[in-house]
Amino acid sequence: MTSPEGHPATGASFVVVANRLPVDKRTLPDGSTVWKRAPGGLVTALTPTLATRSGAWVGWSGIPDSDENPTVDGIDIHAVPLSGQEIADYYEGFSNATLWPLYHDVLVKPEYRHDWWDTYVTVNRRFAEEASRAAAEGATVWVQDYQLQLVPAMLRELRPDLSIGFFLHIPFPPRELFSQLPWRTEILEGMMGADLLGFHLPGGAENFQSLVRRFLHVDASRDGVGVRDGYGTIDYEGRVVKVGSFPISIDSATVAANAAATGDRAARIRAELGDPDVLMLGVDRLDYTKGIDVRLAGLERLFADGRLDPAKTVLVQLASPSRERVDSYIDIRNRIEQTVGHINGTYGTVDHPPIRYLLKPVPRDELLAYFRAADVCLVTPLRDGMNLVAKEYIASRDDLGGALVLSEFTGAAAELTEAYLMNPYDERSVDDAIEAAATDPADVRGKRMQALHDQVMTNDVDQWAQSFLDTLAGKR
Ligand SMILES: O=P(O)(O)OC[C@H]1O[C@H](O[C@H]2O[C@H](CO)[C@@H](O)[C@H](O)[C@H]2O)[C@H](O)[C@@H](O)[C@@H]1O
Ligand SMILES: Nc1ccn([C@@H]2O[C@H](COP(=O)(O)OP(=O)(O)O)[C@@H](O)[C@H]2O)c(=O)n1
Repeated sequence: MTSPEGHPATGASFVVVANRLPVDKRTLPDGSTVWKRAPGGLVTALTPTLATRSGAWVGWSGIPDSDENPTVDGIDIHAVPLSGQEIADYYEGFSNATLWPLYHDVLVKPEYRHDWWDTYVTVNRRFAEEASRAAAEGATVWVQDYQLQLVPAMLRELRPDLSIGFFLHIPFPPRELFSQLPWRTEILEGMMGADLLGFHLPGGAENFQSLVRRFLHVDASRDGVGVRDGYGTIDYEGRVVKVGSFPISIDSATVAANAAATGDRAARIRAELGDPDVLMLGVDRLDYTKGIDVRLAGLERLFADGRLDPAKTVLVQLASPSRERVDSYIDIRNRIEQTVGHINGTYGTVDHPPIRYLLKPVPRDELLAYFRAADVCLVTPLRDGMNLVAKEYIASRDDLGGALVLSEFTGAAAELTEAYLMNPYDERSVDDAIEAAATDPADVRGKRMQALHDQVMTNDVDQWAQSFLDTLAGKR
């Protein structure tokens, strides 16, 4: 059934459009498969809004050439099928070998290929068409992230009645870098289809304003973009587009409660590791942006200089496999595995290798128990949009134990100012921060953790979603 304007009368009044669906296909021990709700913060944050507004979610299932449409309680799922070739060109290619490195300070050289771009356009159109089918007359549609930057304008063309928001989860680069992109104008035009564009930090919003002035020749306000409140405006094709900063967070209360409920597992983890004086932890997707190599190099220097004792120190590095067919991800995996072997071979003994490295997903409760067990969490990216691991570690520490080493090049560093902040490009800064976090007196570490814990418990993911949606609705 359609409205007089031809829009679905029974569609959803709130639609999320994201590269991935909020469900994963899991294989059970008997070989059967089930779809399980993914544990991500975005799903958790939006579940109440999705439930109260008969919400829909448009996304890819993560499986090539699949036309399965999983069902999830409370969410109307619209799966967007992708062929193996489209995954190679749109996801691995244009999203993760062009945009990802370009937006992350060109840490590896972005590849600019016209065939990848063509597929990016085709796939973005497919997402826009599916979103158009899912949305009721006048609905709010929230498009997520760099994989779908053309969707706002494509959707506006199909459905001018919609209220469209867009949020970028990764850094938005300065003019000097973004201008490399052969399709820079098309990407900016695509994003400008939204009514509100959200970035983690004011700096990303300001980069965007500067770029639309330069390439779309529009009038973008030079007013400061505030955090959560206060946005810039751009006059564009008879509309006013808002641009703001909305730092994402986690479901802090749930993480804190679940971490506390892991009981004595943290103590058993320490015992299994030989009760080290200092237990350090790294938790990341295996990505070259995350600076896993930075922390390994720092640890090696601290061992070599006698500043930390390898016999009394353990680093547990939990890495989850990511984008495994992209060359730069194959390279960083090889480099990390070689370095881990080198450090263990040089500074370890047969029964005490100082680094324990895992390349596989870890169950959520086990991960939280590691957070509770670790004296120091090492978050050392060369560039990161936000970094939720930093916030999860802090939320897990209502005991006010532990210390966070945090790169200044993460979005999280703007808020978590009481962390042991460091510059990952400066060896001395890396080494000093790791050493201080490991050796400062308990009262110094406790005071820092108290301030960090207060920050993360106050600013949670619900506040992130609400501040974005209120601004989109004109309530702020
Ligand atoms: O979907 P994948 O290719 O497996 O990648 C996982 C996600 O990685 C990126 O995460 C970013 O978003 C986080 C939440 O805002 C932020 O904390 C982090 O700094 C970013 O790197 C990516 O942006 C997502 O689209 C991916 O799903
Ligand atoms: N081995 C790992 C690594 C990360 N993760 C989770 O993956 C998420 C990573 O989010 P993030 O914002 O730090 O970084 P991205 O991977 O989104 O770039 C966090 O929720 C981590 O707890 C995990 O469950 N297991």
